[in-house]
Amino acid sequence: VKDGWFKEIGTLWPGQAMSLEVKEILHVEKSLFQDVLVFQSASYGNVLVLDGVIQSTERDEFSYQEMMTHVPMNSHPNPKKVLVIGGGDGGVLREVVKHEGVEEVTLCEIDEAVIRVSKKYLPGMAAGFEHPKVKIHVGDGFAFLEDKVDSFDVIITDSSDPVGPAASLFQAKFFELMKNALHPGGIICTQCECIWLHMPIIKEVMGFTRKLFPRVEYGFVTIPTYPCGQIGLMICSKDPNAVIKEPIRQWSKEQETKLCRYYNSDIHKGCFILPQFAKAALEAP
Ligand SMILES: NCCCN[C@H]1CC[C@H](N)CC1
Repeated sequence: VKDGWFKEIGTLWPGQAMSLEVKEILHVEKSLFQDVLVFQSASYGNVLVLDGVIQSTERDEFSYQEMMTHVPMNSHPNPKKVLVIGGGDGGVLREVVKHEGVEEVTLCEIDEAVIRVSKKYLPGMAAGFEHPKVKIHVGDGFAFLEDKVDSFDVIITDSSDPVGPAASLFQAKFFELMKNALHPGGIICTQCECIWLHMPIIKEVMGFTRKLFPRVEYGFVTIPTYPCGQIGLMICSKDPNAVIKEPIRQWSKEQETKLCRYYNSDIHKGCFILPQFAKAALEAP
């Protein structure tokens, strides 16, 4: 932080840096896995930063957390057992438990510091931890999945970027583990980077997921504080007849308004409509 501004300089977005004005630095820590910073920003509420990369801000986190959750959940006929890999700020958990039919959601986060810091400084997201249906496991998602077979209806990998602790979560092996851990008809949703910055990563993930799953779709959400204001979701289903591009379950209009500020059944469909350059790049074999 310099002259009262935080600048998000990163190797995955060369030559650009999102900046946020800092009102007060709330927490600085070197955890077992990464540098943890929380500051109160001038215009985006409290901000969680890991290894210099913005993870969540109070003002706009809802867009990403809602889409990462409700696009896969409303693409599954009856999700009961849900797993979240990463997601230590609690935002995805908060969204998962909005689905009445869910019986149990397990969160596997590698760094306990993220959970601890979220509870203290991001209460709006950490609210997700309090729910009776929630089970917390602190550990590496890779190791957690090694012995899980036919266990979950939906797996959401709410990860940071493929640099640092989350690098292994972008490899084919991890997607094989998620596939084995799914029940028949199961669906996964992973954070899959930005069409303006990371087409090579997206293409690579698309390449091996298409070999592993009969149905694969890439959608995106707009979120001001992520690089280029846009982040992607890779949605894969073991069901060859899965629709994905339209919700097969949806709340009533009034429920939608009550439960969500970004997601609705129209934006569920809209998120898969890609600009020409991305469509062409992802359709090319
Ligand atoms: N719940 C926190 C989500 C973290 N998602 C990522 C954070 C870093 C960004 N460059 C990409 C999304």
